Amino acid sequence: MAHEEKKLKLYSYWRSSCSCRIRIALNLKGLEYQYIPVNLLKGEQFSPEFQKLNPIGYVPVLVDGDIVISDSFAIFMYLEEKYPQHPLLPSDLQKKALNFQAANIVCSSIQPLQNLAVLKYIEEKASPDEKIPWAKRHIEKGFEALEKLLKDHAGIYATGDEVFMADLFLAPQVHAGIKRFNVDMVPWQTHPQKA
Ligand SMILES: N[C@@H](CCC(=O)N[C@@H](CS)C(=O)NCC(=O)O)C(=O)O
Repeated sequence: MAHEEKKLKLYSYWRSSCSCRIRIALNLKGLEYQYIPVNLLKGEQFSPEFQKLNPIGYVPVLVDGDIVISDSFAIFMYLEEKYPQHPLLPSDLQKKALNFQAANIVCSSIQPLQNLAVLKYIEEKASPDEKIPWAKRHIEKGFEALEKLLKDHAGIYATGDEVFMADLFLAPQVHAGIKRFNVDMVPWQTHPQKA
């Protein structure tokens, strides 16, 4: 077991919300892993060595022995199947679909619009002043939708009283929204009101 766990390597950046989803999953599943930092601000994601692992040049990347997987959604699904301890998907089909939907709102409809590469582009092509309003606008739109989606299902956590996939995607996005983009999360209170 210990031998199997040690072969896991995670290429990650401390501030990356996508990597954070996977760090939470690995920790909840009790899996030891080697943390390999990729400094996105120094452009280490563009190095030929890293791009061999993930040609699009994004973290996270998980290496499990001979298997290399990038993209947090794919990594999450892989971990869930290979390491079933502490399941992070509910068995109830509707609740499972809700978890996929909430996770996908974060990873397809929020995070890509506030990713470093997009913000750099806006800074260069529009103006540095447009960066934060752009990110806030898309984060807020996503959370408006998440609030409506989850309000009748949330318990202590997003889809009930257990931590599931949705929470792993939501928590780092909430953190990024507040800390990096100054988003006011107060309007979206589904979880704290029920806790
Ligand atoms: N869909 C991918 C997105 C990965 C992604 O956007 N990662 C960001 C950090 S959260 C990144 O590496 N950005 C580097 C860049 O924009 O150059 C996933 O969920 O893993």
